[in-house]
Amino acid sequence: MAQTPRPTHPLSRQSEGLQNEGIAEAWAFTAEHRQRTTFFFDFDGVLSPVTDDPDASQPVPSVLGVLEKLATVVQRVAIVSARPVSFLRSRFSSLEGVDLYGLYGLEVWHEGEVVTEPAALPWVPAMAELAERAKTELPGDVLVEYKRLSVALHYRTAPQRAGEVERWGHEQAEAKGLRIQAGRMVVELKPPVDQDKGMVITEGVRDAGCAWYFGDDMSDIKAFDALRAREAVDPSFFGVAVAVANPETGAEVSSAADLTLDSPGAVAQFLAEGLERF
Ligand SMILES: O=P(O)(O)OC[C@H]1O[C@H](O[C@H]2O[C@H](CO)[C@@H](O)[C@H](O)[C@H]2O)[C@H](O)[C@@H](O)[C@@H]1O
Repeated sequence: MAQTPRPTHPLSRQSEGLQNEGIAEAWAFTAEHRQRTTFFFDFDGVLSPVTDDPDASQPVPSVLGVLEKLATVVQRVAIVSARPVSFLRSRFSSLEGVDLYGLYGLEVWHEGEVVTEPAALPWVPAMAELAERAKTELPGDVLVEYKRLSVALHYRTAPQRAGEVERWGHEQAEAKGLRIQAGRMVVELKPPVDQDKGMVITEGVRDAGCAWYFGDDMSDIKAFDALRAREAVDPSFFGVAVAVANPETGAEVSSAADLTLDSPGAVAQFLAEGLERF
């Protein structure tokens, strides 16, 4: 039987008809290579709509069943998030077949426990101290999210604080030797340990024939790049970068992707339609 050729990029072509053709080709390739295909998903803004309170975020209900079904037809489904694994487990505990990477891959859910990158562990006390200081030194309308190995400073409900939060974050990073990750209405401080979503994907696609990554934020561009890098060294590999539209990073993330979907609800719908092709 003839093999489906690797589709060309981007999938979003000039007209709607051509775009649908590109998407159909991508699903056909995926179905044919299902046993060597992984689907990776970011969480916030991709599986879950953005909320003012990060603790209140929930996946769109329709996505749970879709992920569960997807995990039965492809080799692997994984969520790659800046959230801790404990948070992801609280949202996806019903999904047995879905792998979880937290804190940009500093944490992995493996055989029933959270495995933490050893190089990051010595930074736990410094991050706890930083979170406490952020709460006293930054204005009360800046939300401080302590995540054990990182601290996120949110200004979604106080956008006028953006400059102040960015300045404070950069001063702390310089003084303590930390790294900064910019995101949607958030500045995040992380330990100086080499780990990001791009590295998770580079490792995750080493033996794959096909992979999809769905992301909406700046940190997801590195994951898109990892798919491109894999294609560059392996002409038989097909990587699909899907952006989820938003008013904050829209153009930058979308222009790095093959395809842009409108919302987490649209992601669930897109996957449900794709599953019909298996
Ligand atoms: O990698 P992700 O799973 O996408 O995590 C990125 C950040 O997501 C969360 O913040 C974002 O979503 C919040 C809830 O919708 C929203 O209030 C905030 O403005 C967004 O930046 C999370 O709280 C952060 O820790 C993550 O870094």
